[in-house]
Amino acid sequence: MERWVIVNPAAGRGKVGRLSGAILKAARERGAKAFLTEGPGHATELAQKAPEGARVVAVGGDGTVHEVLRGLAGTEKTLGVVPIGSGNDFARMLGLLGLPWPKALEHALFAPEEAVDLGWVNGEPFGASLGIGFDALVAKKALSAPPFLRGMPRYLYALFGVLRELRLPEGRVLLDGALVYQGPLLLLAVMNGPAYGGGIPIAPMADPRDGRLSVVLARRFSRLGVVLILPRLLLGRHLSHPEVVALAGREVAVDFPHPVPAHADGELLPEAASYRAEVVPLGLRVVGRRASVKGEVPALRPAGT
Ligand SMILES: Nc1ncnc2c1ncn2[C@@H]1O[C@H](COP(=O)(O)OP(=O)(O)OP(=O)(O)O)[C@@H](O)[C@H]1O
Repeated sequence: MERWVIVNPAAGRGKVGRLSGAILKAARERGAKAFLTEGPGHATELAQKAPEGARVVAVGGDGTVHEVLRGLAGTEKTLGVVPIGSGNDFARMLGLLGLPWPKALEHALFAPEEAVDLGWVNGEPFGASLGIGFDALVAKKALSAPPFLRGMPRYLYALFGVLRELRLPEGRVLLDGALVYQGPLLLLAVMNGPAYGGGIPIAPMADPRDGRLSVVLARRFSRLGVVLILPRLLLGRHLSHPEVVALAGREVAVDFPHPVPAHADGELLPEAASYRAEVVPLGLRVVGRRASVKGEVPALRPAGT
């Protein structure tokens, strides 16, 4: 089996860049082909070039994982992850957080594979999350924040910028073909894993192996209502709010009167007025923590095996 390691030096606010020499070396010593990405989109091209049946390891955050996923979804290739990004929700979903990178690399290269559900939206795959509406608007706004703002201040700048101009679009939501909501819609989260945005537990009940997408609707919210629910959201206690509805199904469709931003695994999608999402049960081969003995990382293997 061929093993490819794709390293995004821009991930983790420069951390991956600082480690990249050591990561490429370690990967090559273990018989893998290792590559540094040269810019956005490159990881997808590389993953597409990996031969059928290969194991392709993404080194970075959710953006890197998403780009690699775009290159291998729907094939017989297996996705591994070494999570060193600022958002690692896909790795969190697979139980992969907390390993130092050499162990995470060892695991991604040699641990047994397993399968998780794979999401698709408007022809684009997603591994952990799809967010439509408010959270994507905040992500979009953050792109235009002044460059000196980083991390949390950048996020708060974007959050309050979006809140100031908040106008809820009318959404029409269908789940497995049945109309489940029509009215003002703050956001729609369509989740394979429990968290997005770097650990925000928007769908604590989501299970990436149940063959279904977990759907959270935040319906009619005022500006103050948004501010008040944020602490509850961070604790995963928002589902009891009367304007929050949790559902699950295999196909989700939402229509708006005008284009509304959306993100897949934190990466902004082409803006659309209609989104159609579906799940392929156990449609993605991954290297998670389930198939290996709990808490154990397989021993080092000699290069070339
Ligand atoms: N060589 C490169 N130079 C600059 N950007 C790159 C390069 N290779 C990939 N990228 C881009 O880096 C972005 C961030 O990657 P990723 O999300 O994995 O890291 P992160 O630390 O979690 O970042 P962020 O918090 O910005 O999402 C991706 O959207 C990807 O397109």
